[in-house]
Amino acid sequence: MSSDMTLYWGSGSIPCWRVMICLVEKELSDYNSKLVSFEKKEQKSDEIMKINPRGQVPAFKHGNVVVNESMAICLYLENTFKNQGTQLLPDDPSQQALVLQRFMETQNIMDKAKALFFHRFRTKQEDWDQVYIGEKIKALAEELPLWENYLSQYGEGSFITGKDFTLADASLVPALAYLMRMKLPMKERFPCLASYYERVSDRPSVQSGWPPHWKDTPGYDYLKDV
Ligand SMILES: N[C@@H](CCC(=O)N[C@@H](CS)C(=O)NCC(=O)O)C(=O)O
Repeated sequence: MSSDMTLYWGSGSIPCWRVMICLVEKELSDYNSKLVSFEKKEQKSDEIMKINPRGQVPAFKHGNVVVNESMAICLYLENTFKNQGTQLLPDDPSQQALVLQRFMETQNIMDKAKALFFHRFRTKQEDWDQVYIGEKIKALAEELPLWENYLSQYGEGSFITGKDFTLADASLVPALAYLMRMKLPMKERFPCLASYYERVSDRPSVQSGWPPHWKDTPGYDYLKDV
């Protein structure tokens, strides 16, 4: 039962999206969904500050249980509803270690992409620091081949840790969507990632969390040279 769950989320937030994917995968789709406006700074409202004193989303409540860090929420959902919906964390210790490793490792993609995005987005174009931008593009250009290589070990139709969709995929797909929104030439540069992305992004859980404002806005060409 998920009617006693509330998720505060923001459009375009990758941490929120990974939680939304897990909620749907765990058959908990009828949670109370509260979309907050970053423009209006609603994440700093009393209602959210009471739950998450950082004034950030995701902010998540299940009955009296509060968990806010997105990866902690995903793990909480999997542990609490282990036998419901998609099993997102395998029982086998070595496979579990791999899933946890890849799940946490997706943060590397986001840290590098966000550094670039926020510098360009928040700075006037005439003040862009081209050295900094060059370093961040290089960092991403070095990060993504690792993921291309992880995927290339498995056959067509696989997920990031093998034959099953797991926590690692719930975190990787939104990160790739973020790169695509910044016009990464994924198909040309990373063919395994591109075919994975095309397939997995059609999954209903992924579609359910697609940032509403992305559907009618074009994105940014910040990664076209990676
Ligand atoms: N480590 C946190 C990051 C949360 C986070 O950075 N949330 C952003 C949206 S992606 C936010 O609420 N930003 C608004 C703010 O900081 O005021 C998680 O994974 O849940």
